[in-house]
Amino acid sequence: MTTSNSAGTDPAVHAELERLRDSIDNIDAAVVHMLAERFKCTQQVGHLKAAHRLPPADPERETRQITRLRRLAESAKLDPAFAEKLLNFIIAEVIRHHERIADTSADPAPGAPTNPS
Ligand SMILES: C=C(O[C@@H]1C=C(C(=O)O)C=C[C@H]1O)C(=O)O
Repeated sequence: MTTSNSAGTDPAVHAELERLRDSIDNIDAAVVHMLAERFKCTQQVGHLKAAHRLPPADPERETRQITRLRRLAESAKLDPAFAEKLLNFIIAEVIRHHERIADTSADPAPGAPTNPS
C-alpha cells in the first residue's frame, strides 16, 4: 500500500510530477530563447528583402523547409504533421513581419516631400 499526502496523492508521485515539470519549464525556456534567436535572423532577412525589393514570402524555400522538418520529426519520433503545422505557424508570423518592414521602408511617392517639417 502507498502512503498519501493531505490531498490524497502519494508524495513520491508528487515528487516525480515536480521533477518532470522542472524539465518542462527548462525546455519551454529553451524554446523561447531559440525562437527569439530565429526571429532576430528573420528580421534581418526582412530588412535585406525590403532593401532589395524581394517579396516577403518564398514558397519554394518553405516547401524545402517543410520536407526537411518532416524528415527530422520522423527520426525524432515527433508527429511530422504537428512539426509542419508549427513551422507554418511560425513562418506566417515571419511573413507578416516582412510585410510590415517592406511597408514601413517603402520609398515615398515620387514628388512627395522627403522631410515633413
Ligand atoms: C526568412 C525568410 O522569409 C520567409 C520566412 C521563412 C521562415 O520563417 O523560415 C521562410 C521563407 C520565407 O517565406 C526567407 O526567405 O528565408
